[in-house]
Amino acid sequence: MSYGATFPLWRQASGEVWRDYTRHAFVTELGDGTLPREAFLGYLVQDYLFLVHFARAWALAVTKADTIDEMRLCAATVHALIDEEMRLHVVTCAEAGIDEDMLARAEEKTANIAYTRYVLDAGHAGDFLDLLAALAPCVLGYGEIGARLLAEGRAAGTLDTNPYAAWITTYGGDEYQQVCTAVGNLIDTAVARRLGDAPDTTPRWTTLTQRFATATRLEVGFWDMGLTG
Ligand SMILES: Cc1ncc(C[n+]2csc(CCO)c2C)c(N)n1
Repeated sequence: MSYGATFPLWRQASGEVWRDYTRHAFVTELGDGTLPREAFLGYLVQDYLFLVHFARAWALAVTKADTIDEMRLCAATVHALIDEEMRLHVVTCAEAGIDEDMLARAEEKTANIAYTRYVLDAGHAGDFLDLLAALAPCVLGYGEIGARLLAEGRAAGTLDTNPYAAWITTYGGDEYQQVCTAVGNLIDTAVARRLGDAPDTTPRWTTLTQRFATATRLEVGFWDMGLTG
């Protein structure tokens, strides 16, 4: 999955850490269905809080945008996060006896605080591109992971019996893959508009790749937290 031209360059520049993120043990156990239920629920509770702050970060992107098209996609993402993605968390947790009030009052763990506040700070201290570079690993990494787990699950015929099939089909499915294509395109267009057609030769490029790599490292920390509680 390439999701445009910029993402593969940022992913490549981030080195080993991209593999640590997308091939993490948490991901492998989601894919083969062996992840303990308790670990998954603990992850979902933290991820609910994560999404609250991610919605704030995309709302910040609306204010940092330069064009109506940029604003439109960022505003639509705020809406999708609050009204669609968080619903998966609310419904799954409700089935396990955790209601939305409990989710909202759960204590944020440090790996979660570190990640979301890093992304928000990238946006506050920097511009639209800094914010997109910090947001990209989250959006496109889940797209890459979901697509791979879905293809592997289909090939092995294990999706029907995998308790995490809903998670895999949500991120691997066409609807979310189209979101990733749109975000990849947003990044390419925003980069070309601000840095021209040879962006990797500009002084900004190093900072942007560093932001992408740091956010990826914080994703690894999020999975670690999911396994260790
Ligand atoms: C730790 C963590 N990282 C990434 C995602 C995935 N994600 C976050 S926001 C969003 C939609 C934005 O377009 C998606 C797919 C997650 N849920 N939790």
